[in-house]
Amino acid sequence: DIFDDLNYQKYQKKLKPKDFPQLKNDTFLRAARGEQTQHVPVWCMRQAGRYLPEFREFRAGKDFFDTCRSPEACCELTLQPLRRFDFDASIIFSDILVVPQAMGMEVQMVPGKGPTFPDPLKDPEDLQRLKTKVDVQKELDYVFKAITLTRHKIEGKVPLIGFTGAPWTLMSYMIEGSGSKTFSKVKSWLYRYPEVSHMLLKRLTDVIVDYLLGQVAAGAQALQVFESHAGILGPVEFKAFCLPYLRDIARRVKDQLKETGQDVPMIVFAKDAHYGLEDLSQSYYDVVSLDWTIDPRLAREQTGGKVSLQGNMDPCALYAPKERISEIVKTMLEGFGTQRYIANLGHGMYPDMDPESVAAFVEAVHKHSRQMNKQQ
Ligand SMILES: Cc1c2[nH]c(c1CCC(=O)O)Cc1[nH]c(c(CCC(=O)O)c1C)Cc1[nH]c(c(CCC(=O)O)c1C)Cc1[nH]c(c(C)c1CCC(=O)O)C2
Repeated sequence: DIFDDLNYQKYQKKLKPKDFPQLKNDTFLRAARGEQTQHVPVWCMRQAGRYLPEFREFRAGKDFFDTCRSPEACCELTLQPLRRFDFDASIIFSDILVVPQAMGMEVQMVPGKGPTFPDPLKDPEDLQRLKTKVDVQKELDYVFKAITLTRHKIEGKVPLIGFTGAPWTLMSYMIEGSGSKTFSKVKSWLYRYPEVSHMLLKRLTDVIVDYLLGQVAAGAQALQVFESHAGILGPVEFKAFCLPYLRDIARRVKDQLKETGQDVPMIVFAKDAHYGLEDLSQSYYDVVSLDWTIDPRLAREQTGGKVSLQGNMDPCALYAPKERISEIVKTMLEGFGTQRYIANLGHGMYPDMDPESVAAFVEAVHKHSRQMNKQQ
């Protein structure tokens, strides 16, 4: 249906971040802000992905980052899971690696291998290869257009989440050049060149702040910061190289938004950073998102009611039969409670998962949380 409006004037209108349709389901935003909800809102990280046959069909034969650069394609891929499932939020289809691209690095998505930098940063001198001044508005304009178009086309069904990779996670890709088992290349920078590492993290932070503010201006109604590689650091390095930048991002984005009277909930997902939960709950974020290795009750204790929590079902629980998924969800809800809570997986979906299981997960969250709220 999206191609109906490729009628030029209508299309131009939908690229303007104003006159957005009225939001009909604010459950996700309410839970993020710590307000009462009738049911627990739910969405899935990587809800737009290869586990959906319509996603595979749409993506077939197209380059991944070409897809990311097409606002129409991003819009379509963001909407696909909403047509199937009763999710309470959507997340814009894009990738965290568009930020290193905007800073001047080349990134390819190699099928079967994942993201690959042909020319990663090897020595401190390589920082000179990065643009000194990044015009985020220009370089990432295609993401902003995708957000605006999608916000119109969601028709207020659910809120639209924008996102970014966090500085440490992006730095690790820029130096490793791809995923890694040991992350020894990027970790060696922290121990050999701590000052240069901080310079790079600071430059990434500056770009990320502009990027997130641009996403809000374009129509994003919440923001998630993915620190997917937090867990490869120990607590000391986490406190030195992750936490200050995560805090700086939230504080600067929130301060800027406040000046124009806006308040957009911010979520931080620092995967496997157990030791960081208490600090993260005092870092200007509204929501701390958890991976599946953390006990819900322990997470509540460590974050002490200062934030809402999001997560954290083991994605592999989606391989269980439906009845079992329902039980696992019930136990998870009992652990977190039904307020100040957004149900999600502890990380993204995998391509071989069954869409029916996602439907069972979403239904179970809604059903059990409504029942539990009635009993209270
Ligand atoms: C580390 C990371 C990346 N990208 C992202 C992260 C942080 C989240 C996490 O920890 O998983 C973030 C991301 N990437 C994608 C989204 C879209 C929104 C959503 O969650 O639905 C989001 C939020 C689309 C995507 N990004 C990617 C896909 C799959 C590839 C495809 O569609 O062809 C999707 C749907 C590719 C990608 N991009 C990246 C990886 C590791 C991969 C997988 C490569 C592979 O499996 O071959 C980098």
